[in-house]
Amino acid sequence: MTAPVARLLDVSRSYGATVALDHVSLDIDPGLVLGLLGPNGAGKSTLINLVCGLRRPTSGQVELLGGSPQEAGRRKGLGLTPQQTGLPETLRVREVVDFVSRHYPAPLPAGELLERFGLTGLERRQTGSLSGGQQRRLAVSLAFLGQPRLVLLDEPTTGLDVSARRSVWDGIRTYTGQGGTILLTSHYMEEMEALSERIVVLNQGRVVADGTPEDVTAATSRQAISFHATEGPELAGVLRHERDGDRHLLYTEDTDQIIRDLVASGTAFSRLEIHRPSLEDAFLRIESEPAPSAHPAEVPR
Ligand SMILES: Nc1ncnc2c1ncn2[C@@H]1O[C@H](COP(=O)(O)OP(=O)(O)OP(=O)(O)O)[C@@H](O)[C@H]1O
Repeated sequence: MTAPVARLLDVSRSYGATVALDHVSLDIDPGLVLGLLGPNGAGKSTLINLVCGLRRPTSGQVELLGGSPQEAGRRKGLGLTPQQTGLPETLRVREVVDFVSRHYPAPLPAGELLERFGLTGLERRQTGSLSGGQQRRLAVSLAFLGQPRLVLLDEPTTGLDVSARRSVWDGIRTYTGQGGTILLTSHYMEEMEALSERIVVLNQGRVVADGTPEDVTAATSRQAISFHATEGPELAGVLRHERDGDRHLLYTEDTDQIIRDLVASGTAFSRLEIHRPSLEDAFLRIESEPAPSAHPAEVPR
């Protein structure tokens, strides 16, 4: 079995009286994008700061590439893009890339890096003259320059338009396709679903769900059907029945069975729709729930 690139073993981190992470254990396995999801203040940035060694845990243990994140040698295997972009405004794009390259023993060729992130042709532009989206893409690309084993991306595509976002996604996929690992936070659910093979949901410092995007969605949200009828039938397997005029919304574990039963009941219905929950539904549900228990329900992976 391949060793995880990073691990948290029963990690807690407090800031004064605020418990930002509460007994979190997590293995980050190589070669995939792990999406870290959770409402504001859930502890995502704290977790990232622990993995990259910027903070130490209050209790428990954090490992990066088999050792302590505080060791400079381990951090050489790490790429990082924080939430804020800061580039020297008067340097040209190529100068910035060359400058950062010199910090690594085996950097990617500049041309290849810029191509991966859709920045070809901007080499001679001063970074201060780039658009906000181009600056952000350059900052994100630099996290990949040293060919790291793990890249931490905190909200990498905030403020990017659709095509710029797709360029970043392409760069990320090229990297993971070659065996790289990414720990990603994003408030864009579409991005989380598109990129992450595994999603870990934090709420109030605790892991409340862990699995594929489909698993997390299915475990936290209900499917439903809706239809119009003057009278709604009594059907087995309905978890909740909401009615608005002649529109009925039936929540269930099994939409196929409910539809068969609805037809069999002889109800004169129209405009039947099936509602599949999205990751966004799951997120809203988790966000609205009260404080999670110390031992989260297992979500199959
Ligand atoms: N340096 C700090 N000093 C005091 N409290 C902090 C500090 N950093 C984080 N916290 C608190 O710890 C908790 C977790 O914060 P954290 O930034 O890790 O959450 P987050 O999930 O990244 O949130 P966001 O989505 O808003 O970035 C919050 O209650 C926050 O106010």
